[in-house]
Amino acid sequence: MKKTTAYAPASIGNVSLGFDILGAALAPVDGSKIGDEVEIESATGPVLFEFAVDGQFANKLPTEPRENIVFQCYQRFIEACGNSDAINAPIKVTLRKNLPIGSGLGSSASSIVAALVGLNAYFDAPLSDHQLLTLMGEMEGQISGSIHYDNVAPSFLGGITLMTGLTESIAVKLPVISEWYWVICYAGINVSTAEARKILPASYSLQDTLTFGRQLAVFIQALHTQNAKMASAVIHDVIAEPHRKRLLPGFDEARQACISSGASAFGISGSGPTVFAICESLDIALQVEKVLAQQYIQTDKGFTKVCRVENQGATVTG
Ligand SMILES: Nc1ncnc2c1ncn2[C@@H]1O[C@H](COP(=O)(O)OP(=O)(O)O)[C@@H](O)[C@H]1O
Ligand SMILES: N[C@@H](CCOP(=O)(O)O)C(=O)O
Repeated sequence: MKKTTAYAPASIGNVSLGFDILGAALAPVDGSKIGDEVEIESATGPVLFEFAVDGQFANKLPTEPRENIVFQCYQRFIEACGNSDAINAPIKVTLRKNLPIGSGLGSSASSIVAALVGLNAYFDAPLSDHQLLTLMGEMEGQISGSIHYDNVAPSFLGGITLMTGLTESIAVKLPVISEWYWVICYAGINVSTAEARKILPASYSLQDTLTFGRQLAVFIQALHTQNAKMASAVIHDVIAEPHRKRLLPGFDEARQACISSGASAFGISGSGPTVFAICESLDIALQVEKVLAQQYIQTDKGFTKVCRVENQGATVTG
């Protein structure tokens, strides 16, 4: 029996200073995985697509399989392959939903990336990486209301990625500051990305626009010159955080506590409620993790993790 399994890591959209333009893939330092998995195996038919879900957050998914983004990925994958005979074989697809939904950890992106990487590997790579990434952005846009690549690109390619806005080269990988630990804390409540996008203003002041451009340029220069202090000094969100933080109980207090505990930067992961703190040593990261667990988690679904940037991105694991 033919079988393929794909894994796609969670990601931090925006990295605070780069709304829709920067994203970072995550790998917990304890060696565990943080991301969804999709398993594809041959089936006997007569239907072409059988679907099952399991994993910790499976019960939070839409009950109608057609509403699951993985099913929609399959439909678009087949279309993109020109409905060729080579992919008209019955399959059973199982989504292992390990990421909470509406968490700010790129949960839908992780399902999308794992599904498309898995399907492409199972059917012997009919689509190029560029075609896959284009499709991933389209699927993410279907869920959140507008196409943004800052979760799908890092989850697919790994590393810290910069979205170029160019059709031919959608995303590029940036250098990573290797000493940084990224502490994440999911509060255990849900924030819909689509709703969190709707509350943002349609236009911004000249001052905010200049700050946004300057910080992004300085951050990228600092990554290329491995200047950790300069990079963390410009991690401030002038686009989304001022409007979104009211959706996040205890956000300002959590930031204050993390900075007092030695974190170099703090911000919202994606559209929240997850927050992230950048720390320059493991000792600081463990202290910050403790503070976040005590102060920011709201329900028994919440969790913290100390991570590094996942450099590899999505992988075919079996
Ligand atoms: N496989 C899937 N993973 C996550 N969300 C899914 C999936 N399939 C469908 N959905 C729906 O997509 C929406 C995802 O919400 P969103 O706030 O964008 O989550 P996230 O920010 O965690 O990606 C929810 O309405 C959810 O029910
Ligand atoms: N750039 C997007 C990122 C959304 O990330 P998610 O993990 O909350 O889906 C935004 O900020 O809207």
